[in-house]
Amino acid sequence: MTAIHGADSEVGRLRTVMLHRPGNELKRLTPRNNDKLLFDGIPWVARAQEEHDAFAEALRSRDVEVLYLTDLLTDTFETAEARDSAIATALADLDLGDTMRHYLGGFLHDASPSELTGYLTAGIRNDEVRGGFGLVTSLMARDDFLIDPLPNLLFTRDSSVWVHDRVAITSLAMPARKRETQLTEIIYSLHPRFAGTPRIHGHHFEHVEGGDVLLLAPRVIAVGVGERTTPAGAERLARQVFEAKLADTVLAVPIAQERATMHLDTVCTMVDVDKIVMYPNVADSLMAYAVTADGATDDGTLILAVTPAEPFLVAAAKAMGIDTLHQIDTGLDPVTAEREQWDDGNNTLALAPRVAVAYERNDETNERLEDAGIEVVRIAGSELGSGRGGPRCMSCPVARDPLAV
Ligand SMILES: NC(=[NH2+])NCCC[C@H](N)C(=O)O
Repeated sequence: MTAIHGADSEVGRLRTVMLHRPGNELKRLTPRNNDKLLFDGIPWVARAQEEHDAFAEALRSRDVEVLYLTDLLTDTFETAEARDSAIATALADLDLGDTMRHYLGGFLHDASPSELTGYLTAGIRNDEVRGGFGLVTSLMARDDFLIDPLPNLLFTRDSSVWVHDRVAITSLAMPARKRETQLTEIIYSLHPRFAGTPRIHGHHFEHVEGGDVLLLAPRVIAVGVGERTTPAGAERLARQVFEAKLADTVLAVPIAQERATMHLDTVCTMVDVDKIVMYPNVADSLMAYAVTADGATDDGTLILAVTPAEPFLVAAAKAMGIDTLHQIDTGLDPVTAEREQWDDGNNTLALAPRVAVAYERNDETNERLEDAGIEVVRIAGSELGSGRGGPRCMSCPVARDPLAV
């Protein structure tokens, strides 16, 4: 059976989503490594799992099929090809040295599919394999990781993103997250469910993270350019979506290179075909460069036309062919807005037009959404939020009903 996958908007009825239930990788966080691993605190893991289970249940109760990244990975590890490839990429790190690489290779090859998934997500610490394995293990600190843990795997929106019927394996900018796409690459290449799925982008390309990619309308894509997605990444994505005829306009949207606005979806997300929840403190200054395809050179390279920057909401409405893209503000005043933006008040996951999942803590933003006619499905996120990501970051929509008719 071939499943139909893909998404042409952020709001079409959600059918299938990929999540990652937080696991042992979160138990690797300590006060000494949490900054480097991009967490703002040390989450209480059991509670984070409960919150995540409730999130998944809220989705299932609305007939959304929930796929777990680790289940898909474990399925693919039933084949030797997938195991060999995952082990080889995980061990390519030059810090390991041949002796340790050889030892770990044997150890991982002996592991069962689910154990292998565990090692590749939670990582392996030096002191977990100590004892006679050579110079590297003797000289490295006990708490150094031979294979890094991936606590940000939770944010499945960043490591892959669907654009129409194609999946993009992204190219993650932060060292702590690079290995995540080794896993999404394996799933989309080798899991039977995804066999033959056409692809764009890839982890060897310029940096693009899924949290920066906003499918504003079936033929209009906004791409945040800031701490994660680079200008060259946005250009690469534009070329690919034009070549594959997936969009007519790509809006490149510069965002401040700061932690609070690491991705475009920390500032705004779509909640209806013409409504966007947006951080008001940046709304007026957010600009967009509209990129379109303008013929090709003799050797077939697309020529990209770029308009001068315009206010984002104006450029977006124009590209979407609507009069106004209505803005719903985060918070009631600038201070609440700043607090609720930080707590991912803008980071909603639409289940259908005018139905969105949001963190319950952001009272004022949620009220404003409801005043604007949006049904808010509230979830708890006290622990999940410590990684600075909300419902949208924690979900990769794999299938949505198309908006285009
Ligand atoms: N799409 C998003 N906003 N993702 C949030 C990712 C949070 C993660 N801790 C990071 O810093 O990368």
